Amino acid sequence: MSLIGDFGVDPMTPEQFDAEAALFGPLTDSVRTLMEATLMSEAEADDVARARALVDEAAALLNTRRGGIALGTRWGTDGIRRSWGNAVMGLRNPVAPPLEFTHDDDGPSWAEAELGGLYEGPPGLVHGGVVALLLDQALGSAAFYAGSPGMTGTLTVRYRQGTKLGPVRVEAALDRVEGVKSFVVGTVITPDGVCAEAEGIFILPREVRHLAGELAQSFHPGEG
Ligand SMILES: CCCCCCCC(=O)SCCNC(=O)CCNC(=O)[C@H](O)C(C)(C)COP(=O)(O)OP(=O)(O)OC[C@H]1O[C@@H](n2cnc3c(N)ncnc32)[C@H](O)[C@@H]1OP(=O)(O)O
Repeated sequence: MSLIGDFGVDPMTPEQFDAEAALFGPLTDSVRTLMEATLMSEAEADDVARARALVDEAAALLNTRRGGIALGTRWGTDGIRRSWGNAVMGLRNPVAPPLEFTHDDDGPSWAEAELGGLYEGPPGLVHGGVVALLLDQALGSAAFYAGSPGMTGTLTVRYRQGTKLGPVRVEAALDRVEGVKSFVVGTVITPDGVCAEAEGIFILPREVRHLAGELAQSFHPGEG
């Protein structure tokens, strides 16, 4: 698996990205609302059946023209890459909460999100795998922002207390770099305090190590 992906695809201009974001961003938000409604609806059976037919019609409409199985990484003529399919922050991925990271110049980054019932594990709590998912992205992003991009080699999560559904903050920062390995730490915090802590080792795969500098410059905050 390549960290870069999609070589051979023509880079898109910022204007093309803006147009796509304007078209599909609101659709993604609407689908997210639909997913929440699907989970929580107590509508009458007839209304549920009608909603299903409408959803099927919408899916058929969108599928009249479509790509393969995933969006992949899209490069811009500005040298910035966008991963709009990313499961945590992707602009076109309704599964993403989404998390939008802000970061300091030297890497520490943070994001806040409201996690509703779509992310439930134990009753009223965020699924542990989702907590790990958010931390994986946060730590990986912090490594990128710090100029040491890599893939997750190892992620260790300590769950200190249940993470209640609701407002969640994720923070991460680069601890140190040893050769090609970036050691990153992070936390998930709610109004109850720190719920989970993580340590991760992020490694730039050997086949793209020669592109380290280019990759470190290519990350677009908030877009994966
Ligand atoms: C912007 C995006 C942010 C990212 C957030 C999301 C992150 C993700 O989801 S990434 C997807 C999940 N991760 C993966 O799929 C990774 C799969 N694994 C791999 O691709 C490879 O095994 C990879 C890249 C981790 C290492 O392979 P490779 O580049 O061949 O490493 P290699 O040259 O053998 O080893 C380099 C060093 O790393 C160490 N190392 C290798 N694998 C691991 C590991 N899994 N954990 C810890 N250390 C490791 C080696 O011991 C070696 O250490 P040293 O330099 O001290 O001798």
